[in-house]
Amino acid sequence: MISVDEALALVLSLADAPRGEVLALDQAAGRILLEPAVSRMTQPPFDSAAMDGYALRHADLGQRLRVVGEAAAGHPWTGSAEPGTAIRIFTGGAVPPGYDRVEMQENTQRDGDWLTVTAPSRDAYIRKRGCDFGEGDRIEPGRRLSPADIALLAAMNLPQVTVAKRPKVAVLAGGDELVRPGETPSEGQIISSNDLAVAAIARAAGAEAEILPIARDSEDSLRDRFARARDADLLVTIGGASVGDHDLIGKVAEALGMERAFYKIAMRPGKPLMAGRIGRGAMLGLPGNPVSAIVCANVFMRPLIHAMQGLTGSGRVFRARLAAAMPPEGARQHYLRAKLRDGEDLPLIAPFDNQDSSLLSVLAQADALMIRPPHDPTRNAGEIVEYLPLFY
Ligand SMILES: Nc1nc2c(c(=O)[nH]1)N[C@H]1C(S)=C(S)[C@@H](COP(=O)(O)OP(=O)(O)OC[C@H]3O[C@@H](n4cnc5c(N)ncnc54)[C@H](O)[C@@H]3O)O[C@H]1N2
Ligand code: MOO
Repeated sequence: MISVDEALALVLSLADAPRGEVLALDQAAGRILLEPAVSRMTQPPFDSAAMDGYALRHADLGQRLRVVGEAAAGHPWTGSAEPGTAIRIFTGGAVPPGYDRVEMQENTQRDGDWLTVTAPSRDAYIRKRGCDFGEGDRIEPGRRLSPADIALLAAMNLPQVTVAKRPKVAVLAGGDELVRPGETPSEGQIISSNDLAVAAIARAAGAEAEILPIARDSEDSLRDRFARARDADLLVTIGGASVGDHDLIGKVAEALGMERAFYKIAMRPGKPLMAGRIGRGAMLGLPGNPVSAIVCANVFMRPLIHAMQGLTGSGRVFRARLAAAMPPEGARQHYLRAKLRDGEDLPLIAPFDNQDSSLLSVLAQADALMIRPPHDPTRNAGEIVEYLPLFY
């Protein structure tokens, strides 16, 4: 068995370099920037009024001023700033050279062309040219574009950006016991749930996910499904990974030329995880138990799909304080389904009592996986532990 960290490093090494595509900005939110974006604008492009009011000279404060012009947003005033004058200005208007402050109109009194500043503000209310960003400023690649990034790119006058193509992920559930939601299971059958969850996690990580028809427990059926996944960048299988007589995934994958990076991980749940390359893509073989499949998808598949798009720093862990004491751990790194609540400095984390790896009802209530390293000793309430947030 290898450690989770070793396994994760091997999984990430399966990622091909991301491929790029050029997208219009309004299609790019949520995508991973692949090439630097270089601003074509300075923002603001001119000293700009932050308030509706009057542009004037600091040196003239205390004097009655003559209003000699007007500058609205989009309509600059082109005269020159003579001593003893002011111009009417509106938020976003260009402050003409020579004026060094804008007084908000609430602090002034206007009488025809004449202006008195009744109570000068402390702030000059001028946004200096370039105070936001300058021409040539860069947004570096490797980040997921947020709505704020999209606005920034737009303001930089970049109508399109190069983002990573969405990796194609094929998700394959296998087992004679499985039928689709909505079908009537016969004796001994259950509903296939994992493939839907794994596809949802893959999509949330930026992939285009296809759910393949359920494979039956036969080599022929598996070969057929593997063939359907030929064009995928990543094939994720679920189940059939363990040592039972009907656990055929590894056997078939190897016959098809899979170079296996590893098989067993010191992890709970998720011990029988496979990873390697098959054909032109990567393959991850997740264990069949629903919680095991979904935990492994979060711990391994999600960072892998991110790496395929050039997104770094995925899988970051956070800290919380234990809500109750915990017994010592065994040899495998344990990912416990847990609930977070507010704490004084850090959040408090409380693992559920029943950690069986088949319990979807528990997983659905969990908002974190609390991580306990192999052979972690007894822990007291209040001690700091690490967790991986779930489903964001
Ligand atoms: N003798 C041993 N038995 C088992 C071991 C072991 O080390 N020695 N490991 C156990 C562990 S840990 C796990 S995890 C499971 C993993 O087994 P498989 O990956 O081969 O998964 P299956 O046997 O196919 O299925 C396990 C369980 O999950 C259900 N399942 C499978 N696919 C789906 C799906 N798409 N949707 C919902 N439920 C699914 C399946 O019906 C089984 O109940 O092996 C242990 N055994
Ligand atoms: O490791 Mo299995 O994944 O316990 O359920």
